[in-house]
Amino acid sequence: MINQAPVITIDGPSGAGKGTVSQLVAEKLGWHMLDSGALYRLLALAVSHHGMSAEDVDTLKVLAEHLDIQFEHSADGKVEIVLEGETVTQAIRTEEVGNQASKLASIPEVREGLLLRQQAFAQAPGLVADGRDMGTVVFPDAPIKIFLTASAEERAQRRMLQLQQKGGTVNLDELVKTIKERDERDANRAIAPLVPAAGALVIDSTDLTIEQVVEMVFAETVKAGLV
Ligand SMILES: Nc1ncnc2c1ncn2[C@@H]1O[C@H](COP(=O)(O)OP(=O)(O)O)[C@@H](O)[C@H]1O
Ligand SMILES: Nc1ccn([C@@H]2O[C@H](COP(=O)(O)OP(=O)(O)O)[C@@H](O)[C@H]2O)c(=O)n1
Repeated sequence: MINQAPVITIDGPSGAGKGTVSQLVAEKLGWHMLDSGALYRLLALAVSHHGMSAEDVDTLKVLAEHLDIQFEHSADGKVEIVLEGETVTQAIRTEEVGNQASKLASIPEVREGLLLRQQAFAQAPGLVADGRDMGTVVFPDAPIKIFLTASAEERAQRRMLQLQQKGGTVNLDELVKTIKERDERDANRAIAPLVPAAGALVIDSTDLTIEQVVEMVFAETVKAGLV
């Protein structure tokens, strides 16, 4: 890899706390953050906006390579995500878009199309990268690799609270079912399946607070001499 900025990879299933922990660790270190799932979600939204077929994999790859995305940092520290000129920060977070993203993510051409874009996020002073294959495929040389997980029931419960806070109504049984389906698809796909990278520290956050997980990741960073 051309870029030598240190990378912390945080992979794991949906609702394990990757996004929350990545953001807090990135803030604590003053490093950049990559929410790779957002790229798959953005692609899913673009495919639906353009009425494209998921069968046309060559066109999907071109769209993935050239997707017009901007991450705009506002003064209050929030990040707005703009797709083809339209703010879609909230629109990409629905379960529907997540499911479409998970389906597109099993297409090798889509993963290839997004690979270089993801690697370009590794800029000084460092990057915290959140996803499914950050440690296995995108940043295989990362000095710190974390696999963050939690029971499916706990993850569904967290997702339910998260969706309720946004004013949505959700059925817990339905969420457990879709989370398990998504786990199954992510873990069993032929390309870049969701598995812990070799040497990854596995953290089961079922009975841990967010702060405890952040401290565990931070301790690894100190141990590796990166801070
Ligand atoms: N250890 C934890 N304990 C309790 N809630 C958590 C924990 N980690 C994350 N959460 C909450 O769970 C929800 C899902 O977390 P998120 O970071 O979006 O997961 P992921 O990125 O892995 O899908 C968020 O509302 C977050 O605040
Ligand atoms: N590095 C990544 C990130 C996401 N994805 C896929 O994209 C979907 C959406 O990612 P996400 O991280 O936003 O999903 P949640 O964990 O928030 O449910 C996941 O279900 C994965 O199938 C992937 O395959 N590889």
